[in-house]
Amino acid sequence: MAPAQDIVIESLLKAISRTSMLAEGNDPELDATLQSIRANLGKSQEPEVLQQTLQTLEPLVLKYDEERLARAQVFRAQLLQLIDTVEELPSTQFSVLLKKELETEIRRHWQTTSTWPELLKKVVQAVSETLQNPTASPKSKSLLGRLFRRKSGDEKPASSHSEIMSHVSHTLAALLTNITLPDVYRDQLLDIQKALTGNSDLNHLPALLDEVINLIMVAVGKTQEDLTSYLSQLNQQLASINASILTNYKAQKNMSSSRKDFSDTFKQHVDNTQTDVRNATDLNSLKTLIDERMHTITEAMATFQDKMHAQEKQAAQSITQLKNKVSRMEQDANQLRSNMQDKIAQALSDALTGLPNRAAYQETIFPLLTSSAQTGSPLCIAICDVDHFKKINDTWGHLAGDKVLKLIPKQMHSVLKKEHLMFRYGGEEFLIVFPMTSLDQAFDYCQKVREIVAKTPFNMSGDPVSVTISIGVSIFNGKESHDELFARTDKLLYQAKEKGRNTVIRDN
Ligand SMILES: Nc1nc2c(ncn2[C@@H]2O[C@H](COP(=O)(O)OP(=O)(O)OP(=O)(O)O)[C@@H](O)[C@H]2O)c(=O)[nH]1
Repeated sequence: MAPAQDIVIESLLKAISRTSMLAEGNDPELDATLQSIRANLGKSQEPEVLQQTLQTLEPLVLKYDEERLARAQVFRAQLLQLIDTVEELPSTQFSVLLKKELETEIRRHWQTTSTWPELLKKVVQAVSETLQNPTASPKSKSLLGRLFRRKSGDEKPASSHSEIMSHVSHTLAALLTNITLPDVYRDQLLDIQKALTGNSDLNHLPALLDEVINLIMVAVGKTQEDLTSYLSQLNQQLASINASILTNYKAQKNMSSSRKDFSDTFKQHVDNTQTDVRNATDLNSLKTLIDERMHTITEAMATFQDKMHAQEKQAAQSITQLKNKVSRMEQDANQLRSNMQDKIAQALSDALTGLPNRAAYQETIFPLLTSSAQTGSPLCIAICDVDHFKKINDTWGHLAGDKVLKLIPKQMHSVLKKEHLMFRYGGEEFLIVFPMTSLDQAFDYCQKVREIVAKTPFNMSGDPVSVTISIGVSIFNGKESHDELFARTDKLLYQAKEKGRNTVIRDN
């Protein structure tokens, strides 16, 4: 094989091996296959190995596609059901336009998992708004409407907002059973499902919805869509690369058989000439004979050279194509890597405040606890909760509440150091992690945080309003679990609330 082709195949194998690592960590069966593919590629550079790679990947890609479709179908059905549930409520009704718009959006996007969070947000927001603005007179359902409800069974229409809220919450909880999440999110998932199934208050919905969307983004960001399209792309690229390699092999084979044909013909001509020379009787006929033979040999050589040129040109072209394919494959893999990074970053940040969210906290705290337990370096956490936040919402509205939630962390940041990590843990709850910080120091910082928030005048419809926070702060004892540390800190926060709020309580 030509050295240029060797180099291309070697870099191709490297590219396959490197890019296949991207797909790992999503499914044990797929992981095992990818590992064995890499092991095989390391051992051999034969085109047959590439073919086997294709054959192994293909059913997995198909399986992923089927699973993704089934999940998307459940998702679509649940969203449509949510709309139906609201429609069945006697005193609420979507505007015809809004309902149509939502259904069109669902129809357009249900198969694209990356749009799920946005889709879910739209539907649930529309549901919340519709619930908050009941129609004056109870509506009567048309016969067609009753006949063609999407829901099966003979459920009674929901009779109150709390009942409908519990429908909405149950639908969200059911959605969560439909996503696959890494193990570290298990507790969070259970917490949210529990909170959802016990929720009948519309005001709790935005916070719960945020958490559901975050989890869906974690699930969607890490898996399915990108991975599936990446795998099918990889599959196609491998197939076309494989075809190029086989063409190259054929061209190589043709070249060597052409060479052999030529040398056989050449040898035959020389043999014939020798025999004829030996048998020649006079000089003139010998001259004519040699002229003829030389002519034949020159023609054969010209034909051979033309053939070789054509084959070399073809081989060079197919090597260039191969190089282009490999570099395209690398570009695709880089694109996928950066898409995945974007999605993960998106999934780890809170949309309202831009702070890292609860999922990000989970990813951060566990390694810090392990390292603190190993090195003995002090680690503190603080739970900060806005005081009487419900009253702020009730008095000035949710939008004003949102403004407060955005401004508070900005003020908090202004007195913290950059190594202190802040998260929006839930609705009006913020967490601060203090790595390599003693409890005394962490307590001092918490006091500064509390003071700066209390001093900030929050502008509510033109009036300055004071908002305060309460904080519980404690130090990791090196042995306890995260949940124990968290529960202990939460208790301190509770004591701060009990003491009259705008207070920091620390471990003894
Ligand atoms: N505006 C707004 N409100 C939110 C958000 N997340 C949660 N909430 C609201 O925050 C309020 C929290 O209320 P509670 O848990 O009763 O506590 P509180 O009123 O702050 O009272 P204390 O904590 O006891 O001082 C609820 O009314 C939630 O609806 C959000 O993202 N935006």
